[in-house]
Amino acid sequence: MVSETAEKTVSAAVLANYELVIGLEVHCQLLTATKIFAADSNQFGSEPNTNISVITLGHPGTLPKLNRKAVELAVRMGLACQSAITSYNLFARKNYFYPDLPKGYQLSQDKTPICVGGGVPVKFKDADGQVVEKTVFLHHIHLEEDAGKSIHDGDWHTVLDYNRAGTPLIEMVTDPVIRSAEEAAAYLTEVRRLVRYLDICDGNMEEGSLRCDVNVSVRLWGEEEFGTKVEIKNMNSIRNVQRAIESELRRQVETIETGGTIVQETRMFDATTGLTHGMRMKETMNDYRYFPDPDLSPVLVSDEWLAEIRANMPALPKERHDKLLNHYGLPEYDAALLADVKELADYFEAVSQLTTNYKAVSNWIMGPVKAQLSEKSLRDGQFPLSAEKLAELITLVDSGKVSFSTASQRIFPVLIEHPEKSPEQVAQEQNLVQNSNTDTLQALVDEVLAAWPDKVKEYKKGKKGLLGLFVGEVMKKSKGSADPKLTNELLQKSLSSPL
Ligand SMILES: Nc1ncnc2c1ncn2[C@@H]1O[C@H](COP(=O)(O)OP(=O)(O)OP(=O)(O)O)[C@@H](O)[C@H]1O
Ligand SMILES: [Mg+2]
Ligand SMILES: [Mg+2]
Repeated sequence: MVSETAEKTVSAAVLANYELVIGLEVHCQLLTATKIFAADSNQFGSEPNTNISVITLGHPGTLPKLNRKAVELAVRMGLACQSAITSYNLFARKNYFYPDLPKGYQLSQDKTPICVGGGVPVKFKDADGQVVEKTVFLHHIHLEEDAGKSIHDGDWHTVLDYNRAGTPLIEMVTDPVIRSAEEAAAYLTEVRRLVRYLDICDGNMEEGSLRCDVNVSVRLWGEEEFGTKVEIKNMNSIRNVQRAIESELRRQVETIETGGTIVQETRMFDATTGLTHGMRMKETMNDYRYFPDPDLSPVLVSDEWLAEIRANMPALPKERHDKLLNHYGLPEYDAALLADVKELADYFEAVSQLTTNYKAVSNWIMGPVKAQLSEKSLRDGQFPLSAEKLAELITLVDSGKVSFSTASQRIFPVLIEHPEKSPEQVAQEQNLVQNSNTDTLQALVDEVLAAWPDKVKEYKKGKKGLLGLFVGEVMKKSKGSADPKLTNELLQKSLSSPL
């Protein structure tokens, strides 16, 4: 079969004759307390089939009622993407049969998507390693409900969990403007960052709160017509989206080069083999028999409501970045790194309310704090130190009582283990307060030099590298509390007399 051997047979030169054309459909589960048309909890991870009412299960005679919050969250995304917001919204029934869809239809916006147009700015490297900045244009964003979840046991059985049914979703549909796997990855990364900043979705791809369908076609360079697309459904990691696109490029080129034709179909990506395989022929639009839902009245997004949503918009990544740069005076590198993750930027600002040494706050977060964080604890906002403790630690260093290395290597780890202690207390307990008393330190310097007469001679003859040894010895004697700068000065002075 052509598709299974494609990886091995297409040469790089042949591949280079083709251009990729990609459009992405991204589904984001919205962070509402309840479902889109019912009062059932919208909590992820509950026991199977516990968040289900008669409405979610589609019992006859039940009536849906739209959750206002879902509309608000969708509008937030539209405003962030500079889309036009639709004022007159309808919901339609998208009819199909599948066991995880108890009503037999999905409520979705067909003719009146809540957001139209707009785009997402992306930055990525092209094939030559050049950084490209462009806007990925959106066709629209619409609201819909999620289906339940079928779990296949790999044998003969399928079990169903309807908890997910009725979870509010936005589907963001791009125009077919993406031209490489890297660009697709950059787009998804930016969408994930946006939903997290806007607090509308947790962006967690492994748990399926953010999922992506990838539409891919190829055409010869310079050709205007699009090729036939295939759709790869339900991708749950950015890396796999990239792999699927690369594998699909090869398969489609191979098919065309060997005289075959691409059929419009839905395909699945197998993460183990890195290949896609056919699942079913794509239904054409008419198969869904869309019609406006007679149980739901139209939803109007009035100018007042829109103004209210706009007024309550959280800051976007770009605004946070500019604030870090201009208000806090951080270098571009720091600002970009902190603004990349909302939780980091929030933490930075919390600490910076308590100390004005902003660069030190940034250094601490990018260094010791980040090293302690795994992706998960970061998402949960579980920083190893409270903002207050980190600010106290920075103040302690600034006061000259401890050095940065003592603070980061010896106090920070103790504070993580003992959150009840203060940095000052740990410094005192461990005898880490820097000894900057000149007389005491001079006495230690004298002791050290007296103990190493041979080395002192060598130093005086020109082996200046031995200074480090003396510094180290003074440090040892002071149990690490000597001020390194002062120690250096005193040693150099004492060693400056000729032989
Ligand atoms: N020739 C093409 N090559 C690649 N992508 C394409 C091509 N034509 C359209 N697309 C992309 O395919 C996607 C189509 O998504 P859309 O939601 O409109 O339809 P659909 O896939 O039929 O719907 P659904 O999967 O939600 O039932 C868009 O992202 C669009 O940019
Ligand atoms: Mg779609
Ligand atoms: Mg689709």
